[in-house]
Amino acid sequence: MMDSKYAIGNGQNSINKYKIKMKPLPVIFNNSSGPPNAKKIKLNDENRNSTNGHTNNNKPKISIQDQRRNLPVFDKRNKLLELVKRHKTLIILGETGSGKTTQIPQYIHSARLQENGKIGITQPRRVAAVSIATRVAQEFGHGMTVGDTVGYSVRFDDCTSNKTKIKFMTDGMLLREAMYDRLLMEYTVIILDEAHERTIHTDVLFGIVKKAQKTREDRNQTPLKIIIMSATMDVEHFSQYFNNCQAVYLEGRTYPVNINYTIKPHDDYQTSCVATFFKIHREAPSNHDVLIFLTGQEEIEACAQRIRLLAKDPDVQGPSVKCFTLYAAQPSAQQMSVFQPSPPNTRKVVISTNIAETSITIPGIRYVIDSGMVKARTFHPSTGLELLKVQRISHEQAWQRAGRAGRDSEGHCYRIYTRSQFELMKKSTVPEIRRANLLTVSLQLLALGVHANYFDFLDKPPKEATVAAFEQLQLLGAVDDVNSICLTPVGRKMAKFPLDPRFSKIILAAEQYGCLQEALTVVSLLSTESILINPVTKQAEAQKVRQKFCSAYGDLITLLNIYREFEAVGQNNKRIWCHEHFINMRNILHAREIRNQLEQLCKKCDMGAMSSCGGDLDRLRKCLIMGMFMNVAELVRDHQYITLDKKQSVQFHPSSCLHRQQPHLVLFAEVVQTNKCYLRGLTTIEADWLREIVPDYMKSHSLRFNSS
Ligand SMILES: Nc1ncnc2c1ncn2[C@@H]1O[C@H](COP(=O)(O)OP(=O)(O)OP(=O)(O)O)[C@@H](O)[C@H]1O
Repeated sequence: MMDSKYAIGNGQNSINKYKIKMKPLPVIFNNSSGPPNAKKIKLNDENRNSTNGHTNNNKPKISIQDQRRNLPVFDKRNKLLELVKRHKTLIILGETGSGKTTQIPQYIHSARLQENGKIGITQPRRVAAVSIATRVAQEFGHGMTVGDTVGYSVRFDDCTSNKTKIKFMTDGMLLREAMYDRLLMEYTVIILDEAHERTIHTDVLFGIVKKAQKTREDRNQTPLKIIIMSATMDVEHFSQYFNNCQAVYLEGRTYPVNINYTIKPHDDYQTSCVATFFKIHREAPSNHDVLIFLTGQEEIEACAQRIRLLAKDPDVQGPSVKCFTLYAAQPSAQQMSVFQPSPPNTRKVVISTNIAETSITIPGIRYVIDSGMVKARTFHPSTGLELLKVQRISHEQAWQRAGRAGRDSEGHCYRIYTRSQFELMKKSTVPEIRRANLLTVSLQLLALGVHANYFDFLDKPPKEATVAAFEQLQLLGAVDDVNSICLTPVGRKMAKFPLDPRFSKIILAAEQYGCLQEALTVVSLLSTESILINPVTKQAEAQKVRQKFCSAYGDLITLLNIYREFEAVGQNNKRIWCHEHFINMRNILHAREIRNQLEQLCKKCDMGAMSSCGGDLDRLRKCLIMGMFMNVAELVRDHQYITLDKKQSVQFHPSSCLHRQQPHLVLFAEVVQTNKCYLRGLTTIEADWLREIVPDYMKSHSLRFNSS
């Protein structure tokens, strides 16, 4: 039945010499071998000799059901189902693209192993949950649409019905569900997919589902099956945590991916990505699409603009180019547009952050260009700052990125780094729980009745990060003291909002300050990607036309002014108004959607009337202090500020509308680190307000200059 020994899989990729010559920036690549194989227990094919799930790379278009049958997991379906039946917890490893995510939930469903419950499958990201649910609904056939048997649930968007049996969701959503039902009784099978990503939510979910399974067993309630899946994970570590549970390796590869490294290091990885794209563009057939991994919105938009411009150059050979961007804070509809097939004789290029790194299949992608970089958020308890920093990816991430090619045919991955640079990268990414601010998760755990110090984590978070989180929760009034295992009534309300607790506190405080409408607007705008468009070539024009919205009170009030004006413009004129004012219409509409949902939550929390402060913006600025008083910076000398909380030296970000001014005190929404620490999302405040609103905090955090 099952091989008991550990086997080395066959993940090597074919080796062909491939060189890129490109002027003026030549990026030259070397070929290399594929990923190292983790220790895995092998599950053999039932009735096929091929090690590749596919038989023909140049096949004509085949039906969706044939595509399913050709996947490597297909042959192992019966053995797999037997294992799922036999074990209450199972770890499943299988190569990227082998069919774990799309097929296994369907196998379980058709064998009715979920009985009267649901199958819940978590994904670290919204785009994956939505796109996979759409694909699986399509695979079900019979005109099934998402929301019937197959549905999804992501923050601010629930597409399920009482018919839904297979529910894809973000890990954050399952965690929110656990707050209402700790035993997750709705589900009989929970699949935690992409376990190697180790997002903070997945790490917490490991503990939640383990506890729910045990409690249900102790109480003789309907059992809960847990399945952990990934292509690249530390099986032993996970197995030990889940009481030495069974692990299985689904042998069988998808299409090969040729890996190419640069011969020399390339510091300007953005330019190298563009150069590599045009090299591919010149030579590859037009239906071979390209996926480029970069680090963040600005970089991605700049790269997209360069590609769009260069593609129009009459000297550039190749088909026409359709360029898509993909990053976390885009509205769902915009994200989903990358899944559309490109028109004939057009090459699709998708430029994405690491949100396209795991789980998803973008049809048509044959080439991946991997910059080797990622923007990661790291919290430093000693400085109290959470910094976004561009850094090198890990081996696991590099293999996942390569795995986005070779999903519907053979693929190629161009790594914009050398083989030796690759060797120096970390094997795996540090779990988010070990580097993140634990404020939100500590609040969520308390809502589940557990103190973060006593939670059964797969890897414990650093002690100082938990201490910092509880100090902040106490300052926000969510707990009475740092050892509390229960929330105050305010804390319980804060936990109901799917937001950073500081933002939830602002919304709750808005009732008292009579500015709920404005607080909801500001928090919604902070919860989506920037609504401002600043094209490289038209920056001055954009700033000039938006000048009328600029407020001496800072960026958040400026955003509020823009939103108010947007709402005042007639429905038919909104698009043109956005265009004229360099406002991203999709993002502002997304903010409006979030705002509506938050308004519903306020009603559920019996928060009373939707008060407005009108022109009295002091009320709103005071209200912002209620949630953000730990984010105060004070002017020390010429344009130099220090944070009040941990005395860090900081400056205003050049994009801030206050960056030429020097108010005494500001609240900031975010810190970005490049060569210096920059503050973004500023609001001016008065010293007296701080003393009046947070007197206890101000006793231990005195201002250098006491003027107001
Ligand atoms: N949206 C889609 N359009 C076309 N084909 C798809 C789509 N989604 C999945 N597929 C096909 O199904 C295969 C299996 O995808 P699936 O996501 O189940 O693999 P996986 O093993 O979970 O991969 P990973 O470890 O990368 O998440 C893909 O390789 C691709 O051939």
